[in-house]
Amino acid sequence: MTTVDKIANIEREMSITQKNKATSSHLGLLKAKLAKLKRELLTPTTSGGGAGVGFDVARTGVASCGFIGFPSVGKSTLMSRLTGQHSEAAAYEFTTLTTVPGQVVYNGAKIQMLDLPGIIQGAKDGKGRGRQVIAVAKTCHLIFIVLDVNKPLTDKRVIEAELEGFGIRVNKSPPNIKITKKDKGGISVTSTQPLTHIDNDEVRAVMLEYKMSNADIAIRCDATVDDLIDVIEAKSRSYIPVIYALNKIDAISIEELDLLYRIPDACPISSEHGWNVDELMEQMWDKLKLKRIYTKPKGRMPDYSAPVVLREGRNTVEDFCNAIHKTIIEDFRVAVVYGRSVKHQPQRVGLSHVLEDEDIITIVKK
Ligand SMILES: Nc1nc2c(ncn2[C@@H]2O[C@H](COP(=O)(O)OP(=O)(O)OP(=O)(O)O)[C@@H](O)[C@H]2O)c(=O)[nH]1
Ligand SMILES: [K+]
Ligand SMILES: [Mg+2]
Repeated sequence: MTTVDKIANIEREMSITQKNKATSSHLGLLKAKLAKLKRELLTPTTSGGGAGVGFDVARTGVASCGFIGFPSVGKSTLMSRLTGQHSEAAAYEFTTLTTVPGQVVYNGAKIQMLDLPGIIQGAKDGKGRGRQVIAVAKTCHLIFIVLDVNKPLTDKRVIEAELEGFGIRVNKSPPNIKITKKDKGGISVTSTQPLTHIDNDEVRAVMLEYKMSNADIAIRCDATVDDLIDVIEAKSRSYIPVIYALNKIDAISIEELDLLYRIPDACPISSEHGWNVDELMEQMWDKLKLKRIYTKPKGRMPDYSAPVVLREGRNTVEDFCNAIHKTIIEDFRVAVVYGRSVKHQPQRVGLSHVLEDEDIITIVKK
C-alpha cells in the first residue's frame, strides 16, 4: 500500500466513525497516524525532489512573499505591477512555469516577491508541480493567496486546505501547549482553562501513537487534537501570515465589491488597473511586523533615509549589530536607544534588548 492509499484509508475510517465519548480516543489516534503519514509524504526524498528543487531561488531582502493561487487568477500580472519585474502573463493556464523573483522597496525595506506557478486541487498530494510550489511558499514570511473574484469563493477554502495539508498554518500562532518529556511517571495533563475539545484519553492516545508514554503536558488554551499534533509535529509546521488578494474587481459591480470587504484578511484589487494595490502593500507591511531601526552617529542627527530593517523575533540589539557587520559585536560596550522599546528617552541597553519599529540607536564602542 502506498502512503497515499494509507492516508485515504484512514480518512475513510474517520469519515464513517461517529464522534462521541466512546470513539474520541480512537479518533485522536487516527488523527495522529494521519499526521505522521502526511509528514512522510511531504518529506523530500533524494529522488523525488519534494522541497522545491528547481523552484527555489536565492533569497534577497529582509523578507520574502509568495503568490499562491489557481492558474490565471492574475498572480503574474500582480507581480509585474508591484515590482516592475516582468513576469509573463497570459489568458491561458500555467503561463508561469517556475519561480520568478522580483523586489519591492517599501518603507525603506527590501522585500522579495516570488511569483509562482498556479496550483490545482490535490497539489499537496503531488498533483502537478503543486508540491514544489507549496514547498517554496512554506519558506516565505508572508503568502498572498490570489483569488479571481469572478470565480466562486469556495476556491479560498480549497487553497487553504492545500496549504494546511502541507503543514502551513494560515494566520495562526503556535498553540500554547508545552510538552516536557520525562523518564517515568506516565502522562500528566494540566490546563489553565476548561478543555472543551479534548479529554485526557484523547491526549493519551495521541501521545502513545508518538511513543511518548512519559511526559508533562501543560495546556494554556482551549486546545483541539489537531493543536496537540501540531505541537508534537512542530518541526514540520510553519505559521505564516496570509493576505487574500481578491483580484479582477474591475469585472464586478459595486454591490459585489461591498460583500468582498467583509472577508477577513482580504484586499480587493485589480492588478491590471493597479486599483487598491497601495492598500495591499499596507496590509503586507502590517502583517510582516518589520522593525525599522535608524542609526544615529554620536553627536549627529539620525539617518532616516536608510533604516536597518529587522524581522520580528530577530530584533535585538545583537541582531541589529549583526545586520550591519559581524565584527561590531566584538567592540560593543553599550547601546543608547530612543523610541518605543525603552521607558526612558534615551536609555542605555545591552545586546539582548529587544528593539521596536522606528527606534533610534547609537552603538557605543569599547
Ligand atoms: N479583468 C482583469 N483581468 C486580469 C487582471 N489581472 C490579470 N488579468 C488577466 O488574467 C489572465 C491571467 O493573468 P496571469 O497574470 O497570467 O495569471 P497567473 O495567475 O499568473 O496565471 P498562471 O501563471 O497561468 O498560473 C490574463 O489574461 C490577465 O490579463 C485584473 O485585475 N482584471
Ligand atoms: K495565465
Ligand atoms: Mg503566472
